[in-house]
Amino acid sequence: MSNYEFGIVGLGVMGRNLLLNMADHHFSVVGLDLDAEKASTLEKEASSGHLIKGTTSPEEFVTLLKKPRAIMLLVPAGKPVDLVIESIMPLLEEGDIIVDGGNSFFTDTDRRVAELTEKNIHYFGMGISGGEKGARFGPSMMPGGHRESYERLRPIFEAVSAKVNGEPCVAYLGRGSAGNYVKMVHNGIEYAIMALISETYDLLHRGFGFKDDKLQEVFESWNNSDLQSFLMEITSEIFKKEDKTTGRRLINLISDVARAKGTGKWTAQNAMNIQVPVPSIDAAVTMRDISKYKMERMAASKALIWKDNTENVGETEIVSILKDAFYFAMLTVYAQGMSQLFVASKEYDYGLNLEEVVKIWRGGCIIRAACLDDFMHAYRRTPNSSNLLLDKQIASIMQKNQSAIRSTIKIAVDKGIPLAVFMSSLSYFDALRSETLPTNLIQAQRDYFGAHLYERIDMEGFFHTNWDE
Ligand SMILES: NC(=O)C1=CN([C@@H]2O[C@H](COP(=O)(O)OP(=O)(O)OC[C@H]3O[C@@H](n4cnc5c(N)ncnc54)[C@H](OP(=O)(O)O)[C@@H]3O)[C@@H](O)[C@H]2O)C=CC1
Ligand SMILES: O=C(CO)[C@H](O)[C@H](O)COP(=O)(O)O
Repeated sequence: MSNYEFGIVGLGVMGRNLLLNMADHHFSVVGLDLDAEKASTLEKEASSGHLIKGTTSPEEFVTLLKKPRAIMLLVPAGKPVDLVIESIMPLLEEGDIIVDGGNSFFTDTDRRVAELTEKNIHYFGMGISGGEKGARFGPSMMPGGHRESYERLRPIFEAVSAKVNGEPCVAYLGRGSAGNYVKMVHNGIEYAIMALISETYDLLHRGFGFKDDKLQEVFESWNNSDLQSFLMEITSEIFKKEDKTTGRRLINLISDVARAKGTGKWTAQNAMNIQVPVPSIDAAVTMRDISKYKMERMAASKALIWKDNTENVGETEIVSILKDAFYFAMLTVYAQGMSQLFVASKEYDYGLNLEEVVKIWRGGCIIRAACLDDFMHAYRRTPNSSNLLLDKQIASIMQKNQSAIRSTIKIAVDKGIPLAVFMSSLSYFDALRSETLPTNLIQAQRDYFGAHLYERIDMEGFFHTNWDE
């Protein structure tokens, strides 16, 4: 039978769950993986009556699919994507569609689009967020590229995506590699918010002696407020979890050396390439990197000493100001990511609709949060906004919470607890609201040592001065 509607290559965390999700929605689906066990368990996992098949044979996989074929790749980004394409290409026919659902680097997608378009294969990138549960029960999906191909597959994606107020968390985002680019920035925001939560944990735990139950309560109560978000919700769950072997809270048994697959670093690197400041994301990547220097940190913790000299700050007071500081910092993180998308859309001609981006992030994805509704309304008020912090309503929240972040940072400095992402967020805010910055001095220095010229505020043109004359 060759009438399966959709095929996925890669039956790992994402591929297996997305296929099961599609089967639940009565699509006939087939999965390909080199691992025979993954291919065979797929059929056992599906509910009875669903048309779902797993195979290790690329030939069988391709033969089973209805023409023109629709194939999604959910294999690790990089070389594996090229290897899969190479292996199935000889079996495909003109008009078939390949969707890369993984976290591919956006320029790789541009290259693959160019190579496959020549062979009349439609290729597009679609970022998917929501992890294992999202893929299984409703992710947020960020497609870009070949519009007609997306439209053909739209009913499947809309059916399996998360829904907010009945609306699917998937929408065509823009040309070329727009889908992968938006997912990359989504992950940069994810890194920074995770870092903000871990810095909060550090200040409360190391700085104020909060134990697991108390931390759990704080995160849970914040999740029941305007700080509601998926990351806050899972953090509160994490503090409850007991280790089965020792009976201790698992969080205290986990190594502090953080791993990363690289999407946060790509976001920061590309932001620098297109000259968009995203200091909170930069700091989040840096703090994961510093966590790797365990030996140096162990040595320095003994050699480089600071004695806590905090004035009396009570538990209720710190939780209250930290909550407002968190809200402030979280908004600057989203604002930075969205301003990167604003510039990237022009730079790469994506034609992004930023209201649509925040709208499909409201459900299913890792960075879903109550504040995305506010952003959606902000873009509705000003569709071409270059920075969310300029929106009147967002600005009023920033205004209300700025003294809290200043106080929080002072306390952390006095305690010697690193709040790199909070600090970067505040510096971003302070730089943004500075009509003049000290960069006139940098211009003078560049001209002094390298005759790089400078511009003046009172005359047109470029100037050079012999500074040591
Ligand atoms: N996990 C997550 O939360 C999320 C992941 N992503 C992205 O989705 C993509 C997939 O991630 P994930 O599912 O977690 O990864 P996994 O490693 O869990 O799964 C990848 C699967 O692809 C298989 N595979 C690799 N090469 C081939 C090949 N040539 N032919 C057939 N199958 C192959 C692997 O098989 P084997 O193990 O036998 O090599 C494995 O089963 C990645 O780009 C990831 O960054 C996106 C959002 C969330
Ligand atoms: O895309 C994701 C979620 O949106 C993945 O979980 C991502 O791979 C996590 O990134 P890292 O391993 O670098 O922390």
